[in-house]
Amino acid sequence: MSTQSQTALIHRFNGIPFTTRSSPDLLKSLDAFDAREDDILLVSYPKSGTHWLAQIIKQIYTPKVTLTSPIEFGDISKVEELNNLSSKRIIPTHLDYNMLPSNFKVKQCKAFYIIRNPKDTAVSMYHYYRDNPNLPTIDSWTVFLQLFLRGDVVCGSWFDHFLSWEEHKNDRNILFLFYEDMKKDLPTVVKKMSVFLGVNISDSEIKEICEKSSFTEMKSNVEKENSDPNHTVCALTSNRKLIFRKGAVGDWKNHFTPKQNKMFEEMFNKKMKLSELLASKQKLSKTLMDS
Ligand SMILES: Nc1ncnc2c1ncn2[C@@H]1O[C@H](COP(=O)(O)OS(=O)(=O)O)[C@@H](OP(=O)(O)O)[C@H]1O
Repeated sequence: MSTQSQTALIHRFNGIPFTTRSSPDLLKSLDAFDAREDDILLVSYPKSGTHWLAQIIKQIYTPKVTLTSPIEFGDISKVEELNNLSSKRIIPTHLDYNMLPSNFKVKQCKAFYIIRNPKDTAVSMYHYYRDNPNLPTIDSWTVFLQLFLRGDVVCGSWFDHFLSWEEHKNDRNILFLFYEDMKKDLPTVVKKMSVFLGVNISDSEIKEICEKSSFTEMKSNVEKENSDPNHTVCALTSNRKLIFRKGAVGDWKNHFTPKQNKMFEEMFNKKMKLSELLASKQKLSKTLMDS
């Protein structure tokens, strides 16, 4: 990554790298954000399946909801813009738990946290960096992986992000979802989501939601959505075409060398030792080993 491009496109807030799409003034003001009790948060580390989840949530609700761009993207006027929305708000965010505006915590807003095998997340993010002019230039996969493991990428360390949210895994208002489970059995995950949201949906509605949320369907709709001015995006670029790359489980195997895999797993095991919530750790380890 060249120092010059990194300086131009990235700034740090609380030690975490953000793109210039997140203004320091906005990030500074976030903690005072006026959350509403019926806000729904869609939380993820980048490249974990945020758009997929958003597509499903929008369909679960039949009354009007507004999917906003991430709460941390924009300038200070973003707060006002969100305050002025009269409809129910679905708010995506890549913020870690510590940076989440405290009013969401006080009001115990419902939140989904989607997690994906971090090796696949790293590969997805690498391609996103490589093809996205709004992000610093990356010289190679090897260089990117080092940055990823150091947490020197947008939104910081995958491990810190995950661990900050994992502590709250058993909170009543937070539902953890695995990308890999969605790939394996989407109808069951959609059902679980609807129960969590308190929305009744029939089996045929679930089937329709799954069809409309398939990777192929979402990828082919991307052109149409790009031209819709009311369609807000939750990505680090407004070019949605870059989002729908492969949508696969296990693509990491096409990128990691055995040495890189060993290094990654050592780091994973070391960091996860810090976590006390074993159930989630075991599930994640299984995801890592199986996919
Ligand atoms: N419907 C569906 N099914 C399966 N996979 C899907 C789907 N929609 C998006 N994706 C994949 O999710 C990856 C993008 O993650 P995010 O949406 O979190 O990206 S972002 O951080 O908001 O930019 C990105 O992963 P990769 O393909 O591995 O790069 C997308 O392809």
